[in-house]
Amino acid sequence: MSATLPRPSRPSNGPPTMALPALPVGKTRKSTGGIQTPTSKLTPSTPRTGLRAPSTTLLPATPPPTTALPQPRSLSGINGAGKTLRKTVSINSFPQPPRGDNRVTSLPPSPLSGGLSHKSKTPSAPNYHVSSGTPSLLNGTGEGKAVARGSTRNSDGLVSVSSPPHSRSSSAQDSYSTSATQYEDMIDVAQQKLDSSSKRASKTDGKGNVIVSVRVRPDAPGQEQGKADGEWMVDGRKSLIANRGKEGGDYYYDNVFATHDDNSRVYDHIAKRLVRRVMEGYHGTVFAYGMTGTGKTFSMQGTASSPGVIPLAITDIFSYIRETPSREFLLRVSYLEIYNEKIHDLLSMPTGNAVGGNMAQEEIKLREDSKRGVYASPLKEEIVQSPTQLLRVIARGDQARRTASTQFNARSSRSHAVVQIVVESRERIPGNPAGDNKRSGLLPGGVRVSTLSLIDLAGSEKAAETKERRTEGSHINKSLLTLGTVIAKLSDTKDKDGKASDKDGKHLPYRDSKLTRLLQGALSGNSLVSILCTIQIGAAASMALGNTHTAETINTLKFASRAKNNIVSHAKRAEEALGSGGDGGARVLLERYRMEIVELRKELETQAKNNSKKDDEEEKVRDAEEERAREKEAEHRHEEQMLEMQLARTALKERIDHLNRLILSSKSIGVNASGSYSSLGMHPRYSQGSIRSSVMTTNGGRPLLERTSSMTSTSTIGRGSSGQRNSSGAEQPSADDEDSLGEFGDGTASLAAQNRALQADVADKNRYIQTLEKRLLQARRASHSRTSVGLSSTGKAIMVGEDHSVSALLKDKDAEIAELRARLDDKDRMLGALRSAARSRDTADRVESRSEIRASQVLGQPPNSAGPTSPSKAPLAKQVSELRKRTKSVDEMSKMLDEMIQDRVESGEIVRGSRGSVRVAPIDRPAESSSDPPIQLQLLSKQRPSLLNEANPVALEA
Ligand SMILES: Nc1ncnc2c1ncn2[C@@H]1O[C@H](COP(=O)(O)OP(=O)(O)OP(=O)(O)O)[C@@H](O)[C@H]1O
Repeated sequence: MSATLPRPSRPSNGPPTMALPALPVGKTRKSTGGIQTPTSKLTPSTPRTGLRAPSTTLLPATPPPTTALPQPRSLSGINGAGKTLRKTVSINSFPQPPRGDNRVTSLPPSPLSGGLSHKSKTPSAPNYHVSSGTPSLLNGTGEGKAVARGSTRNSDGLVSVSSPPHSRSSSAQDSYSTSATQYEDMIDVAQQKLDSSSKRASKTDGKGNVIVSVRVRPDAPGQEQGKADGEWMVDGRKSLIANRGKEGGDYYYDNVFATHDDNSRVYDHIAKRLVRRVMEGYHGTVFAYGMTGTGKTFSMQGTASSPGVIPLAITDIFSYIRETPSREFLLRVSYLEIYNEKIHDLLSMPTGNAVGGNMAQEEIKLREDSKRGVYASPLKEEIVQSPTQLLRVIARGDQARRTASTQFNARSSRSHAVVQIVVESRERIPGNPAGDNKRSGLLPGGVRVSTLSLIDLAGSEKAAETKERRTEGSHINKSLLTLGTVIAKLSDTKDKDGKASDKDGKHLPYRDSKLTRLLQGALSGNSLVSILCTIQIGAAASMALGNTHTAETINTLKFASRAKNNIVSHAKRAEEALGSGGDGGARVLLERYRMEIVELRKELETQAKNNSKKDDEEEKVRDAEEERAREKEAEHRHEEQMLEMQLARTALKERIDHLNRLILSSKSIGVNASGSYSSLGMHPRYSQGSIRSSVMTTNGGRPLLERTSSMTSTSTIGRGSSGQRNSSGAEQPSADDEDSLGEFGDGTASLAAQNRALQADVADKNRYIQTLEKRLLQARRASHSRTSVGLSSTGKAIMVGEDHSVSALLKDKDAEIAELRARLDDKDRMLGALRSAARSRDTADRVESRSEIRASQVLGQPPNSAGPTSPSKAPLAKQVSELRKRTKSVDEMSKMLDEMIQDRVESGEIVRGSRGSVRVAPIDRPAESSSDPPIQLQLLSKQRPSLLNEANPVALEA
């Protein structure tokens, strides 16, 4: 079984961590239905003496008090056609466990406690006795408590007695002292009282643990009554059923329930004590046996208004748990059926299976274990925590059980059904339910496991109509026959192996059917047993099958008698299993769950601790990540801003440079205020300066020549070399030295420097154009995702997206690029002009030197030698040639530049002032053209005289 135990899923079906939940406030069973208790029909006037021995009923002169079988009361669940409308019991309508009500119920005198020994007064008729005066666990006499009795007689001449004070109250405090020892002591005491010499007495030892009862089913309303009058006599008070027919006789049992006795009464007498014993640690078995349609299922399951043994047992189980706080319990339930000699698990089958339906299920086999006895495996067991849950599980199994219509029962059970409730319990220390270690909270006693088996057998049927019914019937009949045989052969004898054997020492045929094999433990004395045999002796049944039916009924009665006489139970309280060893092993779930709970709790605590730590760490990591992301974003933004600023600065510087170049160009060509060419323009220094795009500034009254222009602008884009050049000024002699060489040397070097400068400038421009183009591309891409792009320059911002559209920006940039290209063209032209000027000068120089050589040859002196004979002749000739050469070169350049300026003036790029000065046309850059250039021009015009004076005295002389 252990292998089949389902490990309950933790969240839903976990084991109870403490005592099982309290039941809802109990209602008394009275309130649950309109069924009248038998006491309502009591007829105290009927004298006790009116009860006759079965034989006397045959006397015609004396009308028996029970002249006819009691008329059936209006029974819920039976419709006009006599067909049942029930079998599916609504769990909600089951009664709640009552609380300590001393309800008066009719109770027949216990044949055991009362020491009844009925004897037939008719010698001819056989008498069947329930032959035990032994105190027992099930009749109360073995427990030192007498069942209070009333003496009220009911309408059937039966005696109603008040139920025992503990009836239905299930008070733990009122419970009997039922340790096995005490029980056995009691038996011993009782035994001493009995005739110990009697052989029979020894056999009856333990018979009190077996209760056999017979219940008579009423006819359905509307069925013809009365024909059976006189054939049968039922005396509930005497627990007697008498048949006056040929094979008749008197049958005495522990209980005989007449037609009007309801399920509640039946339960009270056949199962209530047994259920209690099971809760105390005994194994218990209740089964219903009888012909088809006689009320087995009705008695075991009941109806919504009249719950049967199973639901009432469940109610009492939970009442007991609630009232026993000193112990903790775990309940698990299984439900199987034996159909055509095969075992099916009703809890793992799809519901609503009709007979013969296709159901693929693992074959369930019966196994045997020295501790557990015979058990089915694999079988699903469900742990239940409330009566409702337990009833639901059983209702589910009922749905899956095979039923079919038979001649006597519209919904006949075609299988033997076994509900098994396993009760695990353990004592606990109050106030320390959880504890720290695995065994804390427990007393050393360990876990006690007991089993309650509630069995509804299939009904025997002789005349089946269909083949299927006949097959079923043959299996049913065979198993019932085996059961009868086993019971008939039961004795207290054991074979040499200690196994139960018949009187002749032969093995009992338990293995001949699944049913007997499953019941082996109960039948061989390990369990308390209660057998309910159902019969129908009314007119309807008798009329329908006549003698056959009577014979069947008599068979049932004989079976009941044999069971009572032969089954001997020495049931003892189950041993307590410790931990995972012994009988418990893996089967004792209570212990396993307890340990698991403790372990899980620890795990949970550790996890909770770890989780809080982890949470903290995760939060820190998250914070750090967020911080990093923020920083990255800020950095990115900063970079973008820097780039924009650089671009803006570049643009601005470029603009300044452009303007400066224009100004210097005008200076270099020597345009004076009156519009005529100034002699300044003749000085190579200024012509060079203009080409180099320099700005003249004063520093402490001393004129400085600084290179700023486009080289500076490129430095902002990150060119180190440009930056060096930019910061050079007077401090970087190399560039300036080179320049000064050109300015103050022979002019050739200066042109080369200019050339280089121009080339560098051109390179700068190209780079700048590339940068702008890149920027343009970026702007185009960004225009899709960004709503605005801001380009700021000093004092001026160009906004795209907000103030202007992107296209405006693009246009602007395009214009700027075009302008830059135009400038480049200018520069190229200038470069060309300068080169040609340099070439011309070189040519002139060569011609000059040749004429000089010739002149010196004519004079008889080496060229450039200052001989004493002609001290002033050579320098003079040189000066003259130089002057001529330079004048020519400057003239050419001036002319050329003048042409260029004229071009610009004509194209409208620059305007000529009234006094001959030039400035940038104010159309495109009004702000700039109105500020910077005039200032610079003014500066230049101021400097002109001094420059003129100190720079070129030769020119002045000339
Ligand atoms: N004591 C009773 N009072 C009222 N109705 C009863 C009683 N016993 C049985 N019946 C009715 O008789 C019909 C047959 O009963 P039930 O199904 O319990 O018989 P059964 O013995 O289980 O038959 P089977 O063996 O075929 O399953 C049902 O309609 C049931 O309601």
